[in-house]
Amino acid sequence: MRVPFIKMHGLGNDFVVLDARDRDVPMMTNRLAAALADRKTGIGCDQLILLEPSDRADVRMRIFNADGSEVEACGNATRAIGLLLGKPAAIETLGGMLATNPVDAGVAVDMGEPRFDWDSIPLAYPLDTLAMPVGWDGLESPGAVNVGNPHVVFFVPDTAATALEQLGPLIEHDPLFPARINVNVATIVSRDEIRLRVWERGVGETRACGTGACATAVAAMRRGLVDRGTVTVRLPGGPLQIAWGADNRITMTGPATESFRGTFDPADYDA
Ligand SMILES: N[C@@H](CCC[C@H](N)C(=O)O)C(=O)O
Repeated sequence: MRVPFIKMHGLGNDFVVLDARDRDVPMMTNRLAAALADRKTGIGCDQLILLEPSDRADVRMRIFNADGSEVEACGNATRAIGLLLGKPAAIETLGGMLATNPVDAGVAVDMGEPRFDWDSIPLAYPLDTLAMPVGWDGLESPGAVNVGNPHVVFFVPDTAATALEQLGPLIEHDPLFPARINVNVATIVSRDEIRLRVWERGVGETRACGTGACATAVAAMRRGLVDRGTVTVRLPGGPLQIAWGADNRITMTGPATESFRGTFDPADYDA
């Protein structure tokens, strides 16, 4: 049997989407997800997205990183699935219930409320997540935020000058972060603009990370580095608008793109 897939991306953060809402797809394992995500021997993507029926929402979205790990949230993929659904929709994820809405600029997503308690990041021990007294080779005093998934945010003078390829994996796997962590390095451009690079847990550096943009905007607002309200977060793949409202909810707005559709034979993946 050949299995249909849809290749999509949000600002260059790319996905293979399998739709199991009304057809059979192979049982997803961490090994199969990693094999499909492999850019040399599989279809290739940053995240494998599996859509399943939900009795609480329009769809249930499961998210697997390129290393095969199943995770709670993916902002860019949420916009992509919002585009696919083509109407206001509720999406059930491991990180919580999300709401998508098609708009002129692409798709707006209600990403829910950020969490700052040390044990909901999670951290291995209590620290003030506004600015944690820790550092790795010049990257110091990060904030930590959970926006469905865990993020650490460093504010640096110049994101381009940060050795993210060396420090990203080191910080991702540091024992301070028992669930590993997504690593954001951000430069404040103005009171409403931030430049951002993200080392994603289970993937590496990506062209864009929606949850990273949300976590960074909130961490910067919390520290008073930008104005509370709406900011533009510029990633290597392009900009996202992030708003943190008086109701404590985060809204992310930006584009999503369908690239192509294809099929694969599960027999080619002995995973
Ligand atoms: N690309 C995503 C985040 C995907 C999950 C992340 N790597 C994790 O492990 O939590 C986004 O756009 O948010």
